[in-house]
Amino acid sequence: MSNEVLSPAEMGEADRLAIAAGPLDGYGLMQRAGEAVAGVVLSRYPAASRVHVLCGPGNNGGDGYVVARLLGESGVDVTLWVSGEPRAGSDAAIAATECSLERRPLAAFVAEQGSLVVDALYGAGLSKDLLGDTARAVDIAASLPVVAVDLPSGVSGDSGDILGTAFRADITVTFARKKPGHLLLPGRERCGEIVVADIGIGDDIIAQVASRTFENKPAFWLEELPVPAVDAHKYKRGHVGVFSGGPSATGAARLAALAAARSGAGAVTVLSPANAMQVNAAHLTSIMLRKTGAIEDVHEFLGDRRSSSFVLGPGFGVGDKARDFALAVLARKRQEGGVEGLVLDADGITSFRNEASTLFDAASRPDAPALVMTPHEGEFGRLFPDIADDKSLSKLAKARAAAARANATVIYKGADTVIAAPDGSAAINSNGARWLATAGSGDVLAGIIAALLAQGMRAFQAACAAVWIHAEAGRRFGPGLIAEDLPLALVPVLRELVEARQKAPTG
Ligand SMILES: NC(=O)C1=CN([C@@H]2O[C@H](COP(=O)(O)OP(=O)(O)OC[C@H]3O[C@@H](n4cnc5c(N)ncnc54)[C@H](OP(=O)(O)O)[C@@H]3O)[C@@H](O)[C@H]2O)[C@@H](O)CC1
Ligand SMILES: Nc1ncnc2c1ncn2[C@@H]1O[C@H](COP(=O)(O)OP(=O)(O)O)[C@@H](O)[C@H]1O
Ligand SMILES: [K+]
Repeated sequence: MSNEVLSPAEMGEADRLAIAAGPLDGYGLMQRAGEAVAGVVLSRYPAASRVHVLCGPGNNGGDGYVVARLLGESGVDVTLWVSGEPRAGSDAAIAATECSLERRPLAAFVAEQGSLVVDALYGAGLSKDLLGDTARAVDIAASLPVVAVDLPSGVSGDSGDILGTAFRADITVTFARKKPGHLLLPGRERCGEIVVADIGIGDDIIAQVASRTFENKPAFWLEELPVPAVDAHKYKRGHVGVFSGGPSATGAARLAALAAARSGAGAVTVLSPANAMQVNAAHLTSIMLRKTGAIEDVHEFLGDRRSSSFVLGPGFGVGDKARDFALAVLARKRQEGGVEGLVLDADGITSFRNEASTLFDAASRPDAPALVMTPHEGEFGRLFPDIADDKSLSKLAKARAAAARANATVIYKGADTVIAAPDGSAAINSNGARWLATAGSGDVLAGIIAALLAQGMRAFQAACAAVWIHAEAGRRFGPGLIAEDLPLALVPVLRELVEARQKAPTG
C-alpha cells in the first residue's frame, strides 16, 4: 500500500533502514532525490530563462546542490544562492563539493521575472521560524514559480504549520511517501502539486517503519465497502435509526436519514419526539418514522433488535435527553442487540461537554457498540479542551489523542479532516472541497457513516470511507451545492466505488 504518510522522524528512520539495507548510501539517496527534482524542473519548465537554486545548510540544501549541478550539466542557466555551509562530513557537504557552480550568499538573492526558483533551504529538519535572509527570499520568490524540495521551506512536515513564513510552491517534490505537512492545512496550500518521487526506498523498508498514518484513499477501505449479497433483504443491509430534534429542528435528522438510505442502509427510521411527528411525517416517504420521545421508547426500539446503528446529534438539542439516549444505545451489547455503532455528532457531542468521562467510559466497555464522533473544531474543543488547547500538537496528534482517550473513532472535521482510531491508526483526508462548507453538510456525513456501520464495516474503515465519499460528492457537485443535494450526489461516487470493488481481486 502506498498511501502511508510518514512523519519526518519516520522518514529519517526509513532513510537509515534503506542505507543499512543498501545498495544506496546517504549520498546515493540524495543523488536520487536531486535527480527527481531536476527531472521535474526540466520537464515542467522547459522555457525558464534561468533557475535560481536556494540551498540551506542541511541535507535539504544537499539535494539542492545536486539539482543545481544536474541542471547546469543539462545546459540550464543556474544561479546558486546559499544560506550556510553544510556540516563537514555530511552528505550535503559531498554534494556541495561535487557542484562547481559559483555560490552566492542568500543575503544578496535577487531574481528576475521569467526565472524559476528551486527552494532547497529547509525540509524535514525545519527547526525554527524563517527570519532574515530566508524570509526575504520568500518575499522575492512570491512572484515567481517555485519548485520546493521535499517541503516548501517554512512548512512543518509534522503539522503543516507555518513557522514564521513559508514559500508558496507550484510543485513540491517529496521522496518515498508524503508527510503530514503535505496534507494538513495550512501547509497543504503551500505545496501546490505534490510529486512523490521514488528514490530507492522500497515498500519493504516503509513497512518496517510501520507508520500508523495514511492518506485517506479508497484503496485503504474499498475491500470492506458493502455490496449487497444476491440474497439481500432490507434488514440484512442494515437498519439505521436517526434521532430527530423537536418540531422546529427536524431537517438535520432527515438529511442524515436520507444520506443513510442512499449509502446502502436497507432501512432507515427517524425516531421523533411526539410533537415533531407531524412535520417529519409530512417530509418522509421511504424512510420510516417512529415516535420516540422518552427513554422508555428508546429501550423499546432497541429491544426490537432491528436497528444496527444510530445517529444522534444533528438538530437534536443539547442536554440530559441527548446524554440519556446516547448512553442507552451504548449500553447495548453489540452481539445481543445487534447494534454496531453510534454516530455522535453536533448537539450529541456538545451534550457531554461537562460529562465527557461518562461517555468515554460507556464507549470503553468491551462489548459496547462502536462510537464514532464527528466534531468540527468548536465541538472538538468542548469535549477535549486540554487537547484542543495544546499548541504543541498537530491536528493529527490531537485527533489521535482524542480517539485514544474516548476509545472512539474521532473524525476531526474541517478542510483537512483527520480520522483517528483508538488503536493509534489515523488518516488524513485530502479530496475535500470548499463547497462542503454549507449548513447540513455534516448531518449528511453522519448518515453515511451510520449506513456503512450498519452494513458491517469496521468503525475506522467506515469513517474513512464516509469522509472520502462525502468529500468526493461535494467536490464533483461544485458551486451551488447545498446539503439537500448531497444525498443524490453520492450516487455516482458510490456507483464507481462499487464497480471498482467488484473488479478488485478478493482475498
Ligand atoms: N539521506 C537522507 O537523510 C536524505 C535526506 N533527504 C533530504 O534531507 C532533508 C532533511 O535534511 P536535514 O535533516 O539535514 O534537515 P534540513 O531540512 O536540511 O534542515 C536542517 C538544517 O537547517 C537548519 N535550520 C532549520 N530550520 C531553520 C531555520 N528556520 N532557520 C535557520 N536554520 C534552520 C538546521 O539548524 P539546527 O536545527 O541544527 O539549528 C540544520 O542546520 C530532507 O528534507 C530531504 O530534502 C533526501 O536527500 C533523501 C535522503
Ligand atoms: N473548506 C472546506 N473544505 C472541505 N471540506 C469542508 C470545508 N468546510 C467544511 N467541510 C466539511 O463539511 C462538513 C461540515 O460539517 P459541519 O461543520 O458539522 O456542518 P453542519 O453542522 O452545518 O452540518 C464537514 O464534513 C467538513 O469536513
Ligand atoms: K525546501
